[in-house]
Amino acid sequence: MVSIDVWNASVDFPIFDAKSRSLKKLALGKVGGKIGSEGRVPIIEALHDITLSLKDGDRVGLVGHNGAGKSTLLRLLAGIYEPTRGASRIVGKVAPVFDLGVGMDPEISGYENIMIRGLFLGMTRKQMEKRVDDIAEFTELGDYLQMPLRTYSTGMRVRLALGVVTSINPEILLLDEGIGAVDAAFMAKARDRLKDLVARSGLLVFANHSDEFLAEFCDTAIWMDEGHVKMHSGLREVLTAYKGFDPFERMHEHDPTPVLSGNGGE
Ligand SMILES: Nc1ncnc2c1ncn2[C@@H]1O[C@H](COP(=O)(O)OP(=O)(O)OP(=O)(O)O)[C@@H](O)[C@H]1O
Repeated sequence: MVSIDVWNASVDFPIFDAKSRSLKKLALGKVGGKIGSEGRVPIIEALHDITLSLKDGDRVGLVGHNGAGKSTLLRLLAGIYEPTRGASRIVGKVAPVFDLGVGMDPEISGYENIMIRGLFLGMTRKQMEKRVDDIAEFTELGDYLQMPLRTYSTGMRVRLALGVVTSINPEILLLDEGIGAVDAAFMAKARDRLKDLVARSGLLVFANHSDEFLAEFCDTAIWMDEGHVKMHSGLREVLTAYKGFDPFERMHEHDPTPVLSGNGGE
């Protein structure tokens, strides 16, 4: 059984190359975690006193303004960051999908990159060998798969990366926004694969600014605000409180706007 528990966890980033004296103005800014400058080294408090208990079957959306702590929380849940204070326990294999380009090598072929990226996401070589034809077909990259990745356009790279990501069997799937720009027809195809991926994942946490996307994949949500969990409840309740209106009322039930790019929203 997979689960993630976090108890009173905080994550601080000490900034060794910033000047404390010039920080007063920044502290009044609207985005980002609190900047403390009491000591000699300024500290950004990205997460503050987080307590969470997530279990198998949870489908959690993560919302909040820029700098609210969503990506930092995902990294804490992935075990990439240790809490500066407090504790965390992760049971299960984590597939962190934060940046589609991570684990890709520009000098090797598309085929080789499929293998490498799959291994990075926790699959075995045997499992990837079984999937490689299906991924190749999905990407529609044809002979380009024999070419080094550096010859690909941005959209072609995204196709490859999405093909691999949506082929894995994750116990814990952590998705950050910014899945990227692909053309409309491919987007629809990727959406179906993403749906299947989420359905076979044990536990999902998904940071995204698109209500339609969140509604499609999540049933609960966490609202992050200045490094705190401001609300953790049903998706509709959280989105309504966060936005100040009920976005579900405006949503077309049968024709959700496909938004795969994470840069919209705010
Ligand atoms: N590596 C780092 N070093 C220093 N500060 C960081 C680092 N990563 C994040 N922060 C700070 O932590 C706070 C939370 O950032 P985080 O990236 O988690 O926010 P976010 O909610 O994901 O934002 P966005 O929606 O803009 O992606 C911000 O104040 C940011 O400046």
